[in-house]
Amino acid sequence: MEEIIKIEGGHPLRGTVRISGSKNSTVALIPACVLANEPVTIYGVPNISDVESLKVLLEELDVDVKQCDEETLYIDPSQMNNKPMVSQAVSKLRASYYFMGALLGKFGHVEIKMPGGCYLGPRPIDLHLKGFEALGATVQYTKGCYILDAKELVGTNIFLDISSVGATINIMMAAVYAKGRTVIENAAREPEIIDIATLLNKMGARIHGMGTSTLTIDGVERLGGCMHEIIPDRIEASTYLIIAAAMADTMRIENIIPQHVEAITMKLKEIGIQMKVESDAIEVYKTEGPLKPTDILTKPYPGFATDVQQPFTALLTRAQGQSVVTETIYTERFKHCYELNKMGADIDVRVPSSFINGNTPLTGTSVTATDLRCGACLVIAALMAEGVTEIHDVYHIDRGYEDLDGKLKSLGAVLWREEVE
Ligand SMILES: CC(=O)N[C@H]1[C@@H](OP(=O)(O)OP(=O)(O)OC[C@H]2O[C@@H](n3ccc(=O)[nH]c3=O)[C@H](O)[C@@H]2O)O[C@H](CO)[C@@H](O)[C@@H]1O
Ligand SMILES: C=C(OP(=O)(O)O)C(=O)O
Repeated sequence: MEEIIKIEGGHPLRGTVRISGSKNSTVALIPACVLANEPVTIYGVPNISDVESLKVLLEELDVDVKQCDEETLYIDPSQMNNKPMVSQAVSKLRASYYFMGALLGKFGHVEIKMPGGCYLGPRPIDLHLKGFEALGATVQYTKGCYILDAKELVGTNIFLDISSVGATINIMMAAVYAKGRTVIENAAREPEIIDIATLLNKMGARIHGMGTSTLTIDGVERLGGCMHEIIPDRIEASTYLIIAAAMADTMRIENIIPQHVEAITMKLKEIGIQMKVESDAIEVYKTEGPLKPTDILTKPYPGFATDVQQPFTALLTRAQGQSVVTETIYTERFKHCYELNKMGADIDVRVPSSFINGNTPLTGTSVTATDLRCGACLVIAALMAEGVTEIHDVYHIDRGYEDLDGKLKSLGAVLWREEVE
C-alpha cells in the first residue's frame, strides 16, 4: 500500500502559518549532540520523518533520547556506544553522514554505510573525506561501508574546492576535539552552519568566524551539555511565501528571519508580488494583474537557494512570458519540470537551465514527488490547478515539511491522504 496526497486546486488561501525549526539545521544538530558528554536539550525540533530516522540512529548508538514535548528533544549521549551504523535508517536520509564527523571527532573511529536522501544528480562526499584525511584520519570503503580511523586528529588548514554545506559541518564536527587549530577556508556560509557552530560553542567548543568563509576551530578536551533553540526553516518559509504568492488573499507567515529569505522575497517582488516585511513575519497580499517573468540563478547563501528553485518554478508557470532558471549547484535538479508539464506547463529543460514558458493554466492529474522540493513544487502546482491532483511518493515531502496537511488546511486548502495499491 502507498500513501498519496490528493489536492483539490483553485481555493483561495488566507490566514496565518507558523514556520517550524529548520530541517537542515536539525539534521546536523542531532548528530552534533553526540559530541557532548552530558545531556543536550534542543527546542523547536520539527516533526518530520528525517528526525524520526535520526532518533532511531541515536537509539542504535545507546544514546538516551526523550521527546519532552512536541518540539523539544532531550539527548543524553553520556552512556553511548560507538557501533557500526549499518541499519536501514542510515539510508533514509542524507544527513546520516553527519555521524561521520561526530563519531570520528569523539571516538576516532566510525563505520557507516552510504547515506540516502534526495537524488539531485550525483552527490559526492569527496570533500568531507579529504577533510577527515587532512585531520589525520584514514578512509576505507568496503562493501558499501565507510570505515574511518584516527589515532589522533590534529588541526590543520583545509581549503574546500567547493563551499559545501555538508563538508563544512562534517569537518567542523570532526575538528572540535582535534589537537590545535583547524582552519576551513572557502567554508559554506549558510545560516544552518552558524546554528550548528553556535550549539557546539554552547557545549564548550571554540569555533570562530561562522557566517564567513573562514572558520577557525580550536580543539578542546571536553564538551558539556547545553540548551539550544533551532533557527526557523528558511526553505519552508520560502515555500509558504510562494504558496501565498500563488493563492493567497492575504497570508501571514510567522517565525521567519527575513534576512534568510531575502533572495526569495526580492524575486517575488520583482515578479509583482506585494508584501510587508516585519522583524519576524511577512505578510503577502493578493496580486492584482499578471505576474512578470524572471531569471533565477541558484547560488550558495546568500544567493537564491537551489532548494527553492523547484517550488518557485510552479509559480513561474503563471508569469506572462518566458522565465529561465539556471542551476549552478545541482545541474540535474529538474525532475519537477517533467511533472509540471504533465499538469499542462510548458517547460523546456536544457541542463543546466529550465525555460518556463508561462501563462499556462495547470490541470490536476497524477504526478510523482521525485524528491523533497519537487514535492513542494507539485503541492503548489496542485493548489493552483483546476481539479484534483494526486501526488505519489509523498514520503519525500514528509522528510522535510512539518504538518504540511494541517498547515495548508488551516489556510483553507482542500487536501486529503489516501492509501492506494
Ligand atoms: C541536509 C542539508 O543541509 N542539505 C542541503 C545541503 O546538501 P549538501 O550538504 O549535500 O550540499 P553541498 O553544499 O555539500 O553541495 C554543494 C555542491 O557541492 C558538491 N559537493 C559536495 C560535497 C562534496 O564532497 N563534493 C562535492 O562535489 C555537490 O555535488 C553540490 O554540487 O546543501 C544543499 C545545497 O545548498 C541543499 O540543496 C540541501 O538541502
Ligand atoms: C535536498 C534536500 O535535502 P537532503 O540534503 O537532506 O537530501 C533538501 O532539503 O532540499
